[in-house]
This record gives sequence, C-alpha cells and structure tokens, in this order.
Amino acid sequence: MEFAALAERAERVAANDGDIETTLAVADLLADAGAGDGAGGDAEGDSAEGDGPESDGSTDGPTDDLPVVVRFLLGRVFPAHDTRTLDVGPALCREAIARAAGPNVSAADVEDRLAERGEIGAVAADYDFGGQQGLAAFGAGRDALTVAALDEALRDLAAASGDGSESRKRDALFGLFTRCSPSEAAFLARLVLGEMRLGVGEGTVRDAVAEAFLASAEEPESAGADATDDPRLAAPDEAVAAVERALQVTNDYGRVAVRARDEGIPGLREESLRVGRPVQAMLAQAGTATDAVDAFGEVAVETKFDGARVQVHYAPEGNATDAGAGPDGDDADGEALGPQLYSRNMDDVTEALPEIVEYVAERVDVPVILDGEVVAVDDDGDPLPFQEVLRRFRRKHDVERMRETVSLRLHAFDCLHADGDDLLDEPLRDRHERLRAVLPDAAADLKLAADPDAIAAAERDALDAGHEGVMLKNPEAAYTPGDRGRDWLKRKPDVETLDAVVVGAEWGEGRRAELFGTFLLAVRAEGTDRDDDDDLAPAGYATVGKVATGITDEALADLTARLEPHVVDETGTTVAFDPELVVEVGYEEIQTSPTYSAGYALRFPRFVGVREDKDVDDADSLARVRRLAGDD
Ligand SMILES: Nc1ncnc2c1ncn2[C@@H]1O[C@H](COP(=O)(O)OP(=O)(O)OP(=O)(O)O)[C@@H](O)[C@H]1O
Repeated sequence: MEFAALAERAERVAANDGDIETTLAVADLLADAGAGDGAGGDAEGDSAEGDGPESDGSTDGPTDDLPVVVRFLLGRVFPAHDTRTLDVGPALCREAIARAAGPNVSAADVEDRLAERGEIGAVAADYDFGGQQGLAAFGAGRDALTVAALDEALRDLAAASGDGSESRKRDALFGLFTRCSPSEAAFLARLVLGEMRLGVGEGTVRDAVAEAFLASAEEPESAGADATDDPRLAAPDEAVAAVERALQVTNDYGRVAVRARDEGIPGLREESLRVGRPVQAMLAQAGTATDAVDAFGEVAVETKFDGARVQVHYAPEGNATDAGAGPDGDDADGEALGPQLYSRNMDDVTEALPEIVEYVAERVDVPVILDGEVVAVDDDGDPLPFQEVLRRFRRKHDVERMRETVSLRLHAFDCLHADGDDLLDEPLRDRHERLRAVLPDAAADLKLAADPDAIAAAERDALDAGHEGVMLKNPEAAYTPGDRGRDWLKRKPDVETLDAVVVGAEWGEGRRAELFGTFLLAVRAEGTDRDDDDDLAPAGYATVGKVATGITDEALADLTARLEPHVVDETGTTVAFDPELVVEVGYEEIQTSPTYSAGYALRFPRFVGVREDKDVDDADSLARVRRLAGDD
C-alpha cells in the first residue's frame, strides 16, 4: 500500500464524527490493507479458505501491510508489549521539519507556526516538502513511499543508538519528510510523536478488526454460501469479545488483526500468553469495605504495598515449556529466558532491579508470569515511602551504587502463568495457590473476610506495619489485563474528615504502655450536659467515637506529651482531658449509635493529624455531624 493512500484514507477516517461511522471507515481501510500483496485477503470473497499459517507480518516474502497499518493508526511503530521506541521528541521532529522545509525555515519558525496552528501535523502539512529540498536530496524527484518502506525506515531509526544517534535520527526523519506530500507529512509528524488525532482509539480498532474480518455476512447469499455457518466468523458481540481476548493476551493489535483475517475466531482463540511478552496490568477502582462485602460476599483482603508495580517473566534454563518466548514476543517456543521485569506501563525495568532478578532466578524453577509490587525497605525490612522505589526504578546508570543505598523487596500478589498453564481465567483464589507454590517467599498474604469489621482490622494491621492500606478483591474473579473493573477495589481514602476534640484516652499496651493508645473524640454540642458518669465528654461536648488507627509511633509520642498535662480524671487505664486539642479524623461513614453521647458514631475512624491551626471553639459541631449523617 502506498503511504499516500494511507494518509489520505486516514484523513477521511478523521472526518467521521460518529463512533459507528469511524469504526466502519477503519474496518474498510483494514480490509483493503489486508487484501494487498501477500495477504490472505478476502478481495475475492475467499477469506473462508485463507492461507492458514500463523503469520505476524514479519515473515519473508511479500510484505503484509495489515499489521503495520493497524499500528500506525494507533500511533505506534512497535506493538505495546515491545519495549523498543522511536525516541523522537518534539524538538527533534521540529528540526527535521525545518530542514525539510528549506534553507529559509528555522526550527524557531516551525515552533512559531506550531504556536499558531496548535498541532504538529497541521504545521508539517503547511510546508511544501516535495519542492527544492526533496529534489536536491533525491535527485530524481519525489519517490513514492510505501507503508512497508516507511515502517522499515522507522524501525531502522529506532535502532540508532550511541554517539551521534540523535543526529542520525534527525537526518533519517528529514529524509522521510522530503519525500512527503502535505497529507503524508501530517501523518508522519503525528506518527513519530504518537499523537494521531484520528479519533481512532484502541476500542475502535478492536471493533473494526471484528467488523472487517470476523463478522458474519448479513446476507449469506452474497458470499455465495451460508457464511453464518463459517466457524471462522461470528455474531458481532462474539467477534468483538474474541478480538478483545486475543488483544489481552498478546498486547499486539497488528498480530491480532492478521490472525483474525487469516484464521478467524478459532485462530484468535489459540492466542495465549507468552513468557517475555508483558500484558497490561489489571487495575482497581476505589471502593469501601461495605461495597466489597456487598459485591463479593467473601472478600480477598490483601495488603496494598506502597511501591511500584512490576510484572515478572521468567522461563528457567532446562525447564522452559511452550510458554517460553524471545523478548520480542515471537513464537520461540520452549526457549529459556532470564527474569525480565516490566513496569506498570510495560517498560523494561530489568536492568534497574538486579536483586529482584537474582531473587526470582534463585527461587523459581518453572516458567512464570507474576504480578506484584516492588517496595523499598529499611535495614529492618520495614517499608519505606514509594518515592524511595522511584529512585531505583528506571535507573540505567549507577545501579550497583544505588543498590547499596536503597534495598528492594518483591511482594508478588498474582500469578498469570505457571509451568505451561495460562491462569487468566482461573479464580483469584486458585491463582493465588499457584503463586504460593511457585514463589512462597514473596507471595503476599491473602486473607478471606466476610464482614467490614474484619476488613477494618486487616487494614489496621497493614497500616501499623507501614503499608498503604488494603486491596479488596473478588476471590472468584479472573485476571483481566488492562481492565479497571469492579473485581479489584482499592479501599477508598476517607472522603470526609471531621475536626474533633480529644476528650479522653486509654493507655496503650505492651511496648506502648507508656503512651496513650486510643483517643476518645468529641464534637461541640452547645447546651449539653454530661449525661451520666460514664460519659467522659465535658459539658458542651458530645462524643462520636474513638480513634486508634493511622497513628505512627512518633505521632503517639507527640500526642501523649501534649495531652498528659490536661488529664483531669483517671480511672484504671482510662483518662479524661480538658478540651484542648483538635485532631482531624477521616472516616468511612457516620452511623447512628447508642454508644456515644452524640447519638452517632464514626465508622472506621482514622487519625489524619493535629489541627494546629484550630482552637476547640473551631472544632466541628453536633449539628454538622447530623448533617453529614443525612439527618438534617
Ligand atoms: N496487593 C495488591 N494488589 C494489587 N495492586 C497492588 C497491591 N499492592 C499494591 N498495589 C498497587 O496499587 C495500585 C493500584 O492502586 P493506586 O490507585 O493507588 O495506584 P495508582 O497507580 O496510583 O492508580 P491506578 O493504578 O488505580 O490508576 C496497583 O497498580 C499496584 O501498583
């Protein structure tokens, strides 16, 4: 396919403004790109026969434009799982455009034009690259670019590394621009910067692949046979689901399009995970303990580690199964592969984390794909804030020195593949069993809990151990790459906070016996008197709950020192204070309760901090609590 044809078709795609029109226009474009030389295309209505063999567009022989066109439409030269990048920044692109535009145009001119036009494609299209410069560079006038030639040129450009690579990239890009018509130049500029602006997202391409290659014909006669009986085709929903599934496991839109075209639904169903080819991480939504219990009944409660996401791929020597693959995701079945580590965005972070590589290599003896979090720890193994992990994460230089400064630990919480078995569709509880079997040392604990109080207790433990909180997961759920569904909930941070007065406390236990442990909270309640002797709230205050969660050892010592001088009464381990100190507390909800004199209780209260800026007269009132509870 000529690049000019693609650029022009892309402009027409972008002119559509409806979802369906855009999808149909992309489907048409893909069908045409897929019917070109070397494709098992359907130009003659023979796609049901096809040419069968697995093809990813990288075989010898006539080139297949389909995978390239699919990637280009998404603003990519390489599949998402591939860690290669063009590494062309906006400045380099502007310089190449300026040079291609001729001696009278400087990079600053291009920048000015960009400020006016607002977008690099429009700027590139403004210049006439096919003019003098192009002739001078290529002697014989404009030499038409094909999609395949452009793809090859960009792959070469991406491979440039080391000294002088930036200027070689600039030269290569300049050379390409000189061969471009305005619409090609716009496409190329957007492509190298990954900003296609066609209104074509991943969902559109998914639907278009299904439409172009898998949809059963609406009128079977038109295909000469009863196309609905063709096992390679399916009803639209089923076709889209099959494409989506293949995309989840391969992370490669080009490959999936080719497979859909050549082998239909059964071919897509054969796509599976490959060790060495990262998949998108499953993501979480915010939710409360009550949401989780309501939705799942029994909830899998895990520690939420405060670090950086990492996906571990490893196929040990001598024990690689058919899941082994080369790093570029080809089908190098059975090949061993040292531990590879990928970030949440599928960047290769292997080199930056040598101790995690060693850790995995020493302990795992079957091929695996694991999901987890890398956390920085102090000398006692206690977690450090996640900023410490970031100091290590993408580092290419000084790795050994940094390794001595910041120690890392892997907490694995999921297992996507083990010993030849793809586990995405297995329930979490079973995947977790496999995880414990392959890497018991690093497997995060998974506790099952069926009521919010048990979850709150687990959260308290996690916070006390210095972690970020808890994740609440559906133990029966599959692993859905890239999906932010309702099966994983990150416990919602407290949405509301209350500024309450500390009116009492209990001494702590064990190593905290010298410190107050639990604090009794009250709000202003003008006109109230003490109800009975058990009520510690002084006149004018009403109690709303106790807080013991979220307080570091340091904060406990500080609170104890500040409150001890205000003790007015002490019974056993319980003390009452003069109202002096205001603290901010988070909570999940406010419920009516006979336990406290306000008639309300904070559910899952959590200490946020001392309100140094507030006097007790500025603390929240019972009237506000009533409003927050929805009673006023
Ligand atoms: N046990 C666990 N299970 C799943 N994720 C965990 C776990 N512990 C820590 N995490 C981390 O928590 C992240 C999800 O929570 P959070 O929203 O805080 O992350 P984010 O990257 O800021 O946002 P998001 O991923 O939701 O866009 C995961 O991507 C993962 O890195």
